[in-house]
Amino acid sequence: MKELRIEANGNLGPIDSSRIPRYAGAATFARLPRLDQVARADVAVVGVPFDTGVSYRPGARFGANHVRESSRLLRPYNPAQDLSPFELAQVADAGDMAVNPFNINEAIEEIQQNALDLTAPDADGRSAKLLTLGGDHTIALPLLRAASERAGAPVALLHFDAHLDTWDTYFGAEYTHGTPFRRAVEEGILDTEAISHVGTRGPLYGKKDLEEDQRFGFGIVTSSDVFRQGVDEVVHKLRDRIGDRPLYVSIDIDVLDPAHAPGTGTPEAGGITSRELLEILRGLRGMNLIGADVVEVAPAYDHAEITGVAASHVAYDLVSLLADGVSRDNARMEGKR
Ligand SMILES: N=C(N)NCCCC(=O)O
Ligand SMILES: [Zn+2]
Ligand SMILES: [Zn+2]
Repeated sequence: MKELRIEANGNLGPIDSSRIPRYAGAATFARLPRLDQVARADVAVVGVPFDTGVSYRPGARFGANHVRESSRLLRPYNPAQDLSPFELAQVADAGDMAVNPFNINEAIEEIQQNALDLTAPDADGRSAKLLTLGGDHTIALPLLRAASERAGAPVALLHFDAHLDTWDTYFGAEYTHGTPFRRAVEEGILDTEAISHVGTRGPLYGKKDLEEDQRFGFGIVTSSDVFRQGVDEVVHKLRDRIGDRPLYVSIDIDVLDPAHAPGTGTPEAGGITSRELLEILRGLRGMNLIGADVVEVAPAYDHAEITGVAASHVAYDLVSLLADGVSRDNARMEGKR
């Protein structure tokens, strides 16, 4: 059937839900065009159906498609950021990476290579910014490798999660969803002056977990800190610490309270609300965001798309930040001409 899409500024946007009901047709993120339907993308949304790194409930391999299905109701104008992301930039859904479910090391190589391919600079030196939908948190490591390679330097990291994910090994395995950020620090791909966890909570294996995490350079804004200090104070501190460094944002959906995101593999009580998470993200406007992921959505434990809708809105605000960055980059390039 013919697709009736919204078009603006030469950018091909979502299917027009006033002409084709939003529940019709195959799902792409926000009903956006597929990457193969556009000449090039400024922002690419890509899925990684991989959950071989989990320590508890499996199922995040189905996360990206669940978020796509739950994103049909997103509308083109974002009032909270006062911008229309799909007008500011060409945003496209790049589909899913094909990754080996039986070999974690190989999967990690594949994810890194796919992320590099999707962000390869064109003849004008412009490269797409990537928003990845997981997948379990293992995938953040190869995504960070690719992001720091493209940035040409170690990157700042804002990590939203109930968990530290800086543990060493599980059952002797180095590459799991509980270990990506320790590996990233060891590999020297993070700017350890500017790395923070947000939303951390819940029981740990021992106090040593926190001591080691601090030694790696991480700052922690706990879930309780968000509650006690409030969003504005938290945003102020994060902006202060990160400044204009190239910034990668990794969002484990279990940062939300299980009431806001039941569909995840390692839920912990006492999490932040979806409103708080969205408000913190909106507070990052104007920072040098180079890439982001939303991981750990496990639809088998979801109800009524609670988690899927939360994740799709989080992804929408991330796309808005990335598209805003594209328009600032373009304005800067115009200025140079
Ligand atoms: N990255 C996520 N979601 N969870 C890590 C949990 C590690 C553990 O089982 O202790
Ligand atoms: Zn987590
Ligand atoms: Zn995590």
